[in-house]
Amino acid sequence: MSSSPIRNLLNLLTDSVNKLETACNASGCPIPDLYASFNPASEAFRADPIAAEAASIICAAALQMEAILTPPNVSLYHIVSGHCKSAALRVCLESNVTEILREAGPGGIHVNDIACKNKQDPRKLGRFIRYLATHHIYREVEPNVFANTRISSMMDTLKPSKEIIDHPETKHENTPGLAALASHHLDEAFKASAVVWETLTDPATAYSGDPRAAPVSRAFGIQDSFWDLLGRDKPRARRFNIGMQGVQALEPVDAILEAYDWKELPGGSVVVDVGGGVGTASLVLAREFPDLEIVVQDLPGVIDDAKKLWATTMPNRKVTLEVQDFFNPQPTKRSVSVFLLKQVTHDWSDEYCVKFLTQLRAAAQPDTKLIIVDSIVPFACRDTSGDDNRGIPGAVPREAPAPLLANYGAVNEMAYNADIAMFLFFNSQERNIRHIDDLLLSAGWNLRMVRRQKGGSHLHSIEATPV
Ligand SMILES: C[S@@+](CC[C@H](N)C(=O)[O-])C[C@H]1O[C@@H](n2cnc3c(N)ncnc32)[C@H](O)[C@@H]1O
Repeated sequence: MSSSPIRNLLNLLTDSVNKLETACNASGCPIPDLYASFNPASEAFRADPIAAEAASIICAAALQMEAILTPPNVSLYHIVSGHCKSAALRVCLESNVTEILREAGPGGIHVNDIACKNKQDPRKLGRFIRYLATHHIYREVEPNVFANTRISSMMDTLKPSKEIIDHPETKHENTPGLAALASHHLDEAFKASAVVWETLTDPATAYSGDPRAAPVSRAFGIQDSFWDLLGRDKPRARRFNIGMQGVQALEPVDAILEAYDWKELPGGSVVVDVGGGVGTASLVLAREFPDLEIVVQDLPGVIDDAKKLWATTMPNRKVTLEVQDFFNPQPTKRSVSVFLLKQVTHDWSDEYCVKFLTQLRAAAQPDTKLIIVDSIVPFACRDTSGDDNRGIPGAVPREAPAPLLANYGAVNEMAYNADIAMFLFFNSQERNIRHIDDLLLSAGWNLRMVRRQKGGSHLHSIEATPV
């Protein structure tokens, strides 16, 4: 008798559980407890690549088994009802349920008492919390008594519930930032999602790459872009910035060091950090490579902030902090070794990316390198020739073993979430490797190499040279 698909998945599960337990026993790192609050130690096991891979395979296999065995109408409605889950989570996040549950401890607290604190109707609030408990976000310890899980604890601002209930306007100040990020997505992204189809079918926006044609502009009834909206709406801008800092904090600070073989550059080589913000990545390079000549370019207000930051962080380091719109020609008479574009291309649709990549190409010498640091969205199928068999190092990502989806399925969902979010906010996107290859070529750059970040970072480095 040939083994069934679920038996194959079970074998993968068994094999990977064995590997994970062995790795955790050896490292002394515990396997996470769903009912304990998140803390960095509960994720430490993932630092071991064998344990991290085993965990990914277990999740992918369990999800695939669920897809096979759940009645298909129920599976379909897991997705159809995405808005219900987002709405439920928004209710709980904005009414500070997680902080109230943290104060109650693992034994939980009755919904009437939660509602008393956050001034909600307990008959409504309990239904939202239970819905989320059905997805392990919270836990119903006994009827109508709820506690946190390691998932809900990610929304914890770590502040006293009374303080944030009384002062919602400062809830996210001085917090890790993930609650701010989720609050921003459950508000602006959620509303923009509701008009995606209308955006795709309106002739005025259907084929546009203009940031002002993004769904968020339609949802908020504005004629300009999301950046303009944030310029007028200070509370939303503040929440957005805190959320973005939270995302940055999840990335290893020194990841930029892995993005290129910086030490191969001779002293005095010029590295231009294009759209470099305040120079977060350049600060790391400046510290590690004192002989590199660093130029950070951005728009005027950002460069003002960069000057303050560099004056306090690295007062003695020579650096050029330069106002430069990347859609304009680069200053002439500068021989650039590396143009760095970190998390810039994903902000723009192809037609805009081609414009600034072409400007950089025009300013490049034959040996100039272009380094793009961004997400690379994997295909959901196997793709052994992602580089058209040109043998480009790193072009083909590591794929999950069959019969799993090559991209490890929903356990790897964040890149796809980010891709859709980029569309909702900026009419832009995260790209797959073939798309990046084509985009580079259309602006006069040849893809040479992909450096894939280790340790679960979603940011990879793409090296290109002039055609
Ligand atoms: C997502 S941030 C990335 C910042 C930085 N590279 C990093 O990784 O921290 C994108 C940056 O592009 C800058 N930017 C947007 N439009 C620009 C333009 N036309 N010229 C130069 N910089 C621009 C923004 O001000 C912002 O700092």
